[in-house]
Amino acid sequence: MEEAAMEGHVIVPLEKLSLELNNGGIMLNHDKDISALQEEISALRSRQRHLDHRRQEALDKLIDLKGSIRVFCRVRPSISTNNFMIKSPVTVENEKIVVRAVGIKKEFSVDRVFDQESTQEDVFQEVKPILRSALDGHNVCILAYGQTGTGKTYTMEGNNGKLGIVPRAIQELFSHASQDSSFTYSFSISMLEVYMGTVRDLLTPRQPLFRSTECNTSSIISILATKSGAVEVEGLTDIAIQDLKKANQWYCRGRRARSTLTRITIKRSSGGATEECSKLWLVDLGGSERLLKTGASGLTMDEGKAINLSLSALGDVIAALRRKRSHVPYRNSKLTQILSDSLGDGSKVLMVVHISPSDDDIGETVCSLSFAKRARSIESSKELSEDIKKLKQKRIAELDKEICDAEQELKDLNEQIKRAETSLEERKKLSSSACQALSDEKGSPRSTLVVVGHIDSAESPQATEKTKSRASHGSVPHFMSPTVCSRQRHSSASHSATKTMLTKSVNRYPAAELSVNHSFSYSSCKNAAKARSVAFSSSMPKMKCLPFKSDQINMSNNSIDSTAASAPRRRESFISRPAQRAPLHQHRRRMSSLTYNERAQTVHEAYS
Ligand SMILES: Nc1ncnc2c1ncn2[C@@H]1O[C@H](COP(=O)(O)OP(=O)(O)OP(=O)(O)O)[C@@H](O)[C@H]1O
Repeated sequence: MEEAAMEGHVIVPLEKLSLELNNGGIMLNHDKDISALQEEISALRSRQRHLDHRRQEALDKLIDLKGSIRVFCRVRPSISTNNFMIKSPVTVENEKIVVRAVGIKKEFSVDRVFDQESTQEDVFQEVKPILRSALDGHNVCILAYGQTGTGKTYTMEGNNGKLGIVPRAIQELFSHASQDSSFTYSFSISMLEVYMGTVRDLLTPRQPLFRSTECNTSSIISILATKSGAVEVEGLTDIAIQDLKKANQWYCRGRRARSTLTRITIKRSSGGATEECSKLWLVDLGGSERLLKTGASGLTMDEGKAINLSLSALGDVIAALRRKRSHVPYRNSKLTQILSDSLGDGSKVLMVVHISPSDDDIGETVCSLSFAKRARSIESSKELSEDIKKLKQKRIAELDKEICDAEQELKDLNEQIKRAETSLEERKKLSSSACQALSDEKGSPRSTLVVVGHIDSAESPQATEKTKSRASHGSVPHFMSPTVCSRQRHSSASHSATKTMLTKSVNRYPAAELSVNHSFSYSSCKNAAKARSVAFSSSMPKMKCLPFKSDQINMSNNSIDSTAASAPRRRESFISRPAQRAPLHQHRRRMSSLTYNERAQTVHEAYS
């Protein structure tokens, strides 16, 4: 090998590549690996689709069992410093809210209660499954309801680094999209406010901050219902959000209004399948307090009336949906019109009713809890027996586990797919860089790729005799002697320069590997392959080369006999005489047009 290197050749030991006869040529094993990897990826993807379908079914069952309209209640911590010793009239007992006033005790049931100690994370954990539903293609609506100052904005937006539902939801969407390799997701954001019966676009450029009846005409938009029942808010700015940072920037920009409706449109597609589109509405409703109590007048009074009107329309719609009424009064307010395709059939609704623990707010607290009771009146009026409740809980736990297991398995599958895809990419790059290098070689008269096979002495008697005698005489065969050309070049080039050049040459074949104990001999001189050398060409769709030796070709399975690798071998370098060399293209054409037997015979003759 050293000798060959001194001669201007680089012998690259290529240990792992196996060659196979294929369509009259030899296929590098990379091609074989590529198709095996592609098959593996497609099998993993199919398993992923199947599993994701099962997970979705389990999630739908779970949400149906829990109720597609769910009502939670969150109690704000006491913020008064004076009455910390005074017992709050609001307590949480057995997942029920109990309100006590002089001589009165009222109990309210909801789907989940968050007491004063509950954290933003506790709330978000309950919200997560419904977000998954939005990613699966369902329209989802999460609403924060309650008296002013009870924590609606805190729950939805958060403050002081304690992120609320909206920023966490956005984060969750992007995180899921980056992990789920079976679908491609895209998100866009719109934000609006329903103010005094008109819809205002909160993301219009240079939208002024106003709270008067004057309205920027560009922000007055209309609501249209499409034939399919989908709702379009005509002219509403919809911004594509590519990443979490951009999403948060737009959200921060739009959340200037007191009651904000944030819409995130989710589009997902897989392969050639049609794109699915769903909406996630995150709504911070206006304060629900009674106007008489606030003593409002003038514009504030009008604003309050408008808010109350839309909240009562929302209550009517939710109650009608809960009772499965044939008529749902969506048209009674702009708010319910906008949300109509995200409150009804196939949608998931979550309402978080906020209450104050303060004695002063007891009247408003009872009103808010009555609203919650009305929204879930079907279930609260139909008390389930203990046995049924237990069965329901058991089924919910089973479905939870099923979803959890499927998600874990999907995560593992995703990892496997990513690994396989990385390998595939590497193999493809390898193949194309080898092809490119070979193509360069073909185009350059000064550099010809010569692949030298190891001649197995046991398999080639003639060759054995020749090599034995050469070895015993310590001389090289005539065709291995340097030509005049190469001698001139070598005398003029320094050894270090040659080394640099060779290093570069090797780098151009970063992972070229040959098995069956073959090696590449890369020659930079004009001399090229002799007939018995194996020439590669990248101009063919698959890398093809001529066979090595007739007796190395296993005629029964059309592959090079790789068992020869275990036999003792010697390595030879060849520099062919230009006069004896057939041009590569002629050589290839002639050989590839022969049958295997003829090819084998030709090679055999070349050696003899
Ligand atoms: N669960 C909570 N934990 C800690 N602080 C809270 C919580 N809920 C509300 N607060 C605090 O109470 C105050 C009022 O909350 P917030 O502004 O969210 O009420 P709101 O219902 O949105 O009022 P408005 O109707 O005026 O928008 C804020 O200072 C907020 O940080």
